[in-house]
Amino acid sequence: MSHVTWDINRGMNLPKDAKVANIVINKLVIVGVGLIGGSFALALRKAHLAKHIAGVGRSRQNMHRALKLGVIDEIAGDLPSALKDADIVFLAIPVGQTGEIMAQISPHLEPGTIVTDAGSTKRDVIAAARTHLAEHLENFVPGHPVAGAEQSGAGAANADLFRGKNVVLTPLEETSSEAKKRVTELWQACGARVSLMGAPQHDKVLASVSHLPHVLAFTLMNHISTEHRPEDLLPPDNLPLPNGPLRFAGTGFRDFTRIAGSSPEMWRDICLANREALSRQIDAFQRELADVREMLVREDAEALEKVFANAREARRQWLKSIT
Ligand SMILES: NC(=O)c1ccc[n+]([C@@H]2O[C@H](COP(=O)([O-])OP(=O)(O)OC[C@H]3O[C@@H](n4cnc5c(N)ncnc54)[C@H](O)[C@@H]3O)[C@@H](O)[C@H]2O)c1
Ligand SMILES: O=C(O)C(=O)C[C@]1(C(=O)O)C=C[C@@H](O)C=C1
Repeated sequence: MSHVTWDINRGMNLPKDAKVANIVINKLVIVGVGLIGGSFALALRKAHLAKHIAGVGRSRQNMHRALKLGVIDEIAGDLPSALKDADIVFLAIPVGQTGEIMAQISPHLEPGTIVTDAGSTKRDVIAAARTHLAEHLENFVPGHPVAGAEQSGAGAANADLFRGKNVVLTPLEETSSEAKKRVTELWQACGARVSLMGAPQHDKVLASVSHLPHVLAFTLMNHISTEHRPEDLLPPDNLPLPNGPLRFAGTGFRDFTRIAGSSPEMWRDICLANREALSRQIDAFQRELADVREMLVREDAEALEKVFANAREARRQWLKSIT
C-alpha cells in the first residue's frame, strides 16, 4: 500500500442528523479508559453518537474516576457481559497488552461487533490480531489517532482531543469496507481527519516524527538527571549560590522535554514494538549529531548555520501546512 492511499475525508465530512443517525452506537465498549479511550468516549458522547458506554479497566481507582466524570456509564464486571450486544469495541491499552486482551475478548465477540484500536504502532497490533482475532478480521480496523498529551488516565480525557487532528487507519485485506466506513465516520464525528496507510509505512513514518522525539526527550532528561547528584540538580532556593542546572532551565528546555512527562509503560511498549524502524532513526540521528559535533570542532560556522537554517525552514513549512 502506498503512503496515503486515499483521502477518506474528501466530501465525507459528517453531515447533519440523517447520516449521524446511521452511525449511532447502542453500546460502545472501551478497553483501557485512559487519556485516549476516555477522550474517544467523551467525543462520541458530545456528538450524541454513543448511547451506552461500558468501560473495561485494570485500575479500580481510574475506573471509578471515569464513572464519576461521566466518561463511561458502567464499569463492566466481566468481559462476556461487557461484550454482549456491543457494536464497537475500542482498545486503548498500552500496545504490549494488545495480544492478551484480544485473546480474552475473542471468544465473546458477537458476529457484528467491530473492533478497533488506538495503538501507536500498527505492525505488532496487526500481528496480534492475526493470532488472536483470526475469526474476526473482517470486523477489525486497526487505527491510530495522532493526537495526545503527556498526561495519562481518565482524568486527562478531553472531548476535543482529536479535533482537527490526523487519525491513521491501517486496515487489513480482510477488513470489510463496512467496518472501515463505520470507524472512519466515528473518527470524523470526533472532528478528526482520517487517512489510510499500510502498517509498515505507518510504523516507519511514526518512528521519525513521534517515537524518535520521545526517545530524545526521555534520554535528555535522563542524561541531565544522572549527570548530577540530586542535591546539585535542583538545589533549594535558599542556597547562596544555587547552581543546579535545572534551576536555570527555561522555556526552551520545558518545550523540548514536555513529552518526557509521558507514560513510561506506554513508551516502553511503543519503542519495543517498533524497535527496528526506531533503531534506524536513532542511527541516522546519531550520524547527524556527530556531523554537528565535527562542525563545532572545525569551527565551521557556515556549515553549522546551514544546518540550523535548513531545520528552521523545514519547521516553518510544516507549521504553515498545519495552520
Ligand atoms: N498518549 C498519547 O499521546 C497517545 C496518542 C495516540 C495513541 N496512543 C495509544 O493509545 C493507547 C492508550 O494510551 P493512553 O495515552 O490513553 O494511556 P493511558 O495510560 O492514559 O490509558 C491506558 C489505560 O489502559 C488501562 N490498561 C492497561 N492495561 C490494561 C489491561 N490489560 N486491561 C484493561 N485496561 C488496561 C490502564 O489502567 C489505563 O487506564 C496506547 O496504545 C497508546 O500507544 C497514545
Ligand atoms: O502531544 C503529545 O504529548 C504526544 O506525545 C502525542 C503523540 C505524538 O505526537 O507523538 C504521542 C504518541 C501518539 O501515538 C500520538 C501522538
